[in-house]
Amino acid sequence: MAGSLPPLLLVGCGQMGGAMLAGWLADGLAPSVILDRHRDDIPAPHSVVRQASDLPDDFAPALIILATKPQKAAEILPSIAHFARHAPILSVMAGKTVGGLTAALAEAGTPGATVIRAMPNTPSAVGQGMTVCFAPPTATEADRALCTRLLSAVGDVAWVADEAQMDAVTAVSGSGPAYVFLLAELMEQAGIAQGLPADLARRIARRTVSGAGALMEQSGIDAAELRRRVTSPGGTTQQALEVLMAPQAWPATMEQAIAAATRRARELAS
Ligand SMILES: NC(=O)C1=CN([C@@H]2O[C@H](COP(=O)(O)OP(=O)(O)OC[C@H]3O[C@@H](n4cnc5c(N)ncnc54)[C@H](O)[C@@H]3O)[C@@H](O)[C@H]2O)C=CC1
Ligand SMILES: O=C(O)[C@@H]1CCC=N1
Repeated sequence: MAGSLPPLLLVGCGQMGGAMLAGWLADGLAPSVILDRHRDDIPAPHSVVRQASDLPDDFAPALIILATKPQKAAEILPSIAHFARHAPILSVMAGKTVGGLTAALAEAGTPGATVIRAMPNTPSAVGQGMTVCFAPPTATEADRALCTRLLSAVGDVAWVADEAQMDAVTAVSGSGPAYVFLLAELMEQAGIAQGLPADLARRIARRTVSGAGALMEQSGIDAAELRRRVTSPGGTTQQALEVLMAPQAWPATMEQAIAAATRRARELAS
């Protein structure tokens, strides 16, 4: 439905901003402005500007989405701070805290701005995203409802009451698609190592990952139970799982990987 989502100022339209924008465009977005140095393929009625000074003075977005790298926050915030007088900011930047962003906006001349955090993921591009949000007590119900409305247009939305949990969320669902893509890559390579032609190995690895995801989603059955249903006693899967589920194999590796990503999210705060 055209124009069912409110007008936005999207600051940074790379992998993540672009994924969300693709989902929003499919859902119908009121005329919005994208601030990005490198995008020029934004369809009308939306527009793109290269720098904040090119933003139309009379543009009144309902929400400002911050989707540049966390390392760019200090550079970009002063240039868009005045828009935050009239609209809440939704930051998808890993690690950056509500307190830190609010303080930076205050320093740039906009005290008391409303900042909400979200951690989306790139399947948002096809309406299959998972976004977890945190809002400080100063955000209104209307602010939260606006974020939920926008993010639920590109997938599932959850809220946490404890901002510290956003770092582990980042490690699990923000970065998570990369782990799943790696799984597809490794299954493909292992299939080739067992003598399969490359194109067949690629096709069956990709379809297995996406098909298993779809089955899990549509059935609602626990992942562990779905795994058991594939595993015949004394069969092939059991042999593979004895390798993968050895304590020092995937259980330990995944825990270490998620812990490393969580740590990095914490570091990105400063
Ligand atoms: N890539 C992902 O899967 C996810 C990323 N995020 C977060 O999203 C944010 C963006 O990450 P990516 O999209 O991966 O990065 P990216 O590098 O693909 O996109 C950043 C965009 O910002 C633009 N940009 C940078 N500085 C600018 C400036 N001064 N003025 C205008 N435009 C500027 C760049 O041209 C680029 O298109 C990060 O903070 C990251 O933590 C969150 C969840 C998942
Ligand atoms: O790798 C990163 O830092 C970002 C945050 C989550 C996914 N990509």
